[in-house]
Amino acid sequence: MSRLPPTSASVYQRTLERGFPVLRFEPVLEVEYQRFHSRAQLQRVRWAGWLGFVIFAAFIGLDVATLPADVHRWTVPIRVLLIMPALLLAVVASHSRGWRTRMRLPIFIAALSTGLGTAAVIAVGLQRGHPLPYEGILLVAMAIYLLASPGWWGALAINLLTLAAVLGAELAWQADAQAGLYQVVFLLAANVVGASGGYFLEHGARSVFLVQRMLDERARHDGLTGLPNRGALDEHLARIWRQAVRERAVVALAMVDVDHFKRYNDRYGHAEGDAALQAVGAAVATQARRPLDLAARYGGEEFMLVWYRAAGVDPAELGEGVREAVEALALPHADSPRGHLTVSVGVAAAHAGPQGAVQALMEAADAALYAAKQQGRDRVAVQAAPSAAACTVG
Ligand SMILES: Nc1nc2c(ncn2[C@@H]2O[C@H](COP(=O)(O)OP(=O)(O)OP(=O)(O)O)[C@@H](O)[C@H]2O)c(=O)[nH]1
Repeated sequence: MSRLPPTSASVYQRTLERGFPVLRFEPVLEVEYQRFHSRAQLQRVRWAGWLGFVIFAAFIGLDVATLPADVHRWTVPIRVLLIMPALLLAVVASHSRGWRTRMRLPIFIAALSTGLGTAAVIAVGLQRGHPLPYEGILLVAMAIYLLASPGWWGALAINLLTLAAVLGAELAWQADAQAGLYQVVFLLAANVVGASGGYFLEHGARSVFLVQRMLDERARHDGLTGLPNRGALDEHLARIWRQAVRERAVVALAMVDVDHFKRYNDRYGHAEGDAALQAVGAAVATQARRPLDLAARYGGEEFMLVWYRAAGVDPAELGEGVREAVEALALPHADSPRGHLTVSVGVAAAHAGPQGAVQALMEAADAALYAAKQQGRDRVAVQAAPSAAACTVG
């Protein structure tokens, strides 16, 4: 989890403010949205797939019962061999782990087969001199825009293709020109209505995604320093601890506390104190370099660092890196014996052991910090964690 620059907006907020009239985000965000959206619409896809399946199955009975044999000889196979398998495919994909986050393709195939299949049914009726009611194709257009929705652009492309196919069939085989004209105009109007509704639906879904991610991000970061907060730290620790137990890895923790910070606030004011905490937070964050390392604001003027796989590294050296990074800021502190802002650092490291040991590691880091304060501040102290007997650190 990375640090959020405290003054600049996140990618979610920027996208929301900039707007997205063409219903596309920048590539990385688009992939994230597609995954989120695929998962979020699983129920809808299943419902739409089964609903379509049942409706088309019912139409098979209707075709056989009401249409001449030379028409239903063609319409039934179109429904059974093209449309219904594609709908089933989407339902099956929605139950598969691998496809759950990539539902766009199966939905697109199902919607395309349904749209073009229905246009083919209309074409067969026209060609055989037995025009079928056109309400069916209007229903399909609406369902593709509003219920199945393979993305707004996908729905638009499929429906325009379907419209072109229907138009071609009307031009080729429609005996009643007026009826043909009405059919095409109705289908066109259905497309305008469906595309408008679909556009606003997708715009809304994308906005909800951005707002949700933005709130989630804010809930997990500290507003002043932009660092992950205590809750995010606890989650991260629990996650990497499980991984460290599996990999028998070493985890090191550092508790970092700004020295004489009350005096700093008293002398320079709270606003300057805030700015100093931002600078210290940024300096502490430079010491979390690997993907599973984390720097967090623990609370007040306390920070915490987590290093994953710290085996073979001297914990004192890790702590010293933090202390020096803050010292290098050279923030004047007239009421500190050193004359500049300093930190005390308590470090503890251990092989990841059974659950609960992470708590012991935190307590050890806290005890080390207490020792560093007691010994005069502006220093690093190391404490052995209770489970660290077999630890090869150092
Ligand atoms: N400006 C500012 N001050 C804060 C913030 N959070 C905590 N503080 C201040 O940090 C100070 C911490 O004071 P103490 O716990 O007495 O610690 P200290 O003065 O640093 O003394 P030692 O830790 O013993 O060196 C308090 O005055 C808090 O008001 C913050 O977000 N902004």
